[in-house]
Amino acid sequence: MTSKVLPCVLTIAGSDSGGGAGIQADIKSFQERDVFGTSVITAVTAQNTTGVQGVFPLETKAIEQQLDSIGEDFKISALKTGMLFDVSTIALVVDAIKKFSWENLVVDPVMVSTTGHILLEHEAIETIKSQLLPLARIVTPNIPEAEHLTELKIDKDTDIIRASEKILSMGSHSVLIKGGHGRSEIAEDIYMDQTGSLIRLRSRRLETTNTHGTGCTYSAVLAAELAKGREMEEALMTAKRFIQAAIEHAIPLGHGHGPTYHAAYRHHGIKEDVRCDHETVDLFYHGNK
Ligand SMILES: Nc1ncnc2c1ncn2[C@@H]1O[C@H](COP(=O)(O)OP(=O)(O)O)[C@@H](O)[C@H]1O
Ligand SMILES: Cc1ncc(COP(=O)(O)O)c(N)n1
Repeated sequence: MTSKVLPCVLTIAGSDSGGGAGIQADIKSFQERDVFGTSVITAVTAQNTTGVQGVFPLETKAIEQQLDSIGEDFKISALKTGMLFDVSTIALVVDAIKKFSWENLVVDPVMVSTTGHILLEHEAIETIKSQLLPLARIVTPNIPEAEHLTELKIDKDTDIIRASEKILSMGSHSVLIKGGHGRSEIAEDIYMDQTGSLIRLRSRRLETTNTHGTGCTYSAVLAAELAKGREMEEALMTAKRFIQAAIEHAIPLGHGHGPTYHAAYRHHGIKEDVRCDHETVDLFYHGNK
């Protein structure tokens, strides 16, 4: 029997009892992408497809010990953060990332659930900006999250570019602003990095309400691909294809916003491929250029 060495990936996020988002979505996605998933749970949510019925943050000691248990034993090749809930949790996570020299950090700045429940206390937004983003290889806000991070109103394409530049100025190596919340026929995600390289990832917008956990799933696949040593562009394309298939083949479960189907890409692939267009932007701020 040959033994296979899988890269280890860590998710630091909240538990979703409904299984569509949070830790549960991340572990399913890691498994689908053939990496070994580990987890640090920051909070337990009582949640289903209709909403979040309760949020129970874990005590500091419980989070700190989970971080140490992972850091002292595993070689983590990439990690992602999701629901961090408050300032003290972010501080613990930042300390652990530095202490264990974890690289390939994907920050999904989860703030509010699709169903409108607060998953990050307001004052913690500043801590994410000042403490966590400087450590990130990529940060993946949706449009409302990008607005909170930048305090800019995002309506048009040029607003997305401005917001991306502002987020890059906070120290993240790159940013992907996701277009799931738009209304156009194309679901377009825009990637930008410190060199001014811009990539538009485009897929057909699918008519559905089963989008619970899309952002969690997307960032988990990104982390998995980076753990395997894939270049950023390839990792982004895989994540976009994976989420397109997962939404397209979502299984209607529950009475509200249903979850996506994490095994869909493996079983079905995707019908139409994702488009990927490149541009270069002259960054108006002079970050790490
Ligand atoms: N209806 C949809 N059709 C196709 N792609 C979608 C749809 N909704 C979301 N996506 C894609 O899912 C990913 C997650 O985006 P988004 O829903 O904006 O994140 P979040 O879950 O953080 O709000 C992005 O790649 C986005 O383009
Ligand atoms: C524990 C947890 N983490 C993240 C989300 C965001 O997912 P969504 O935006 O699809 O509600 C969530 N609802 N619950």
